[in-house]
Amino acid sequence: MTTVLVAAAPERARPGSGRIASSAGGGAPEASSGLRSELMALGGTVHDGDLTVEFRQTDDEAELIHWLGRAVESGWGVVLDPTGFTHYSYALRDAAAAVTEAGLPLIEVHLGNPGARDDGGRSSVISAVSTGVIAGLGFDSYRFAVQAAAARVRAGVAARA
Ligand SMILES: O=C1C[C@@](O)(C(=O)O)C[C@@H](O)[C@@H]1O
Repeated sequence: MTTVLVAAAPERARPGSGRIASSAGGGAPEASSGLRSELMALGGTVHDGDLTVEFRQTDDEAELIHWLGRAVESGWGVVLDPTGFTHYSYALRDAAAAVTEAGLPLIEVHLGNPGARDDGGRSSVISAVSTGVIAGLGFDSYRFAVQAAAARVRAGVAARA
């Protein structure tokens, strides 16, 4: 059994979310407000063959950190959508680092493209400790990230490319 935890911060942790959706050449068209909620409405646990995907969303940074700790204890791969925590949360970064240091994959995802923000794109403090980053592809960011995490859990590798 392969388990991937999709842990997401909510829309409202996302400064200027409308701006990302509408910026020319910026976020993917799908990255409109509400998509993340739709995705999380899938909610709970989805089974697909040997793969179990757990979707969880919270506006509580401490809860996100707790979930990453559970992933380490349980041997789960992680897809982390840090939204507004992306640019400053060293607490979340440390929790993410614990996942990859445990030999488990942590894929950072963004529906939009942070590099295309009107403010020039602030950097992510998570990326340096994540296995990889998928951004700007709307819902496909999640799809590809889950695939990447599951493949790495199955292969027992979390190494960066
Ligand atoms: O909150 C967000 C949303 C975001 O994570 C995205 O998915 O487009 C991109 C981040 O730069 C921003 O802070």
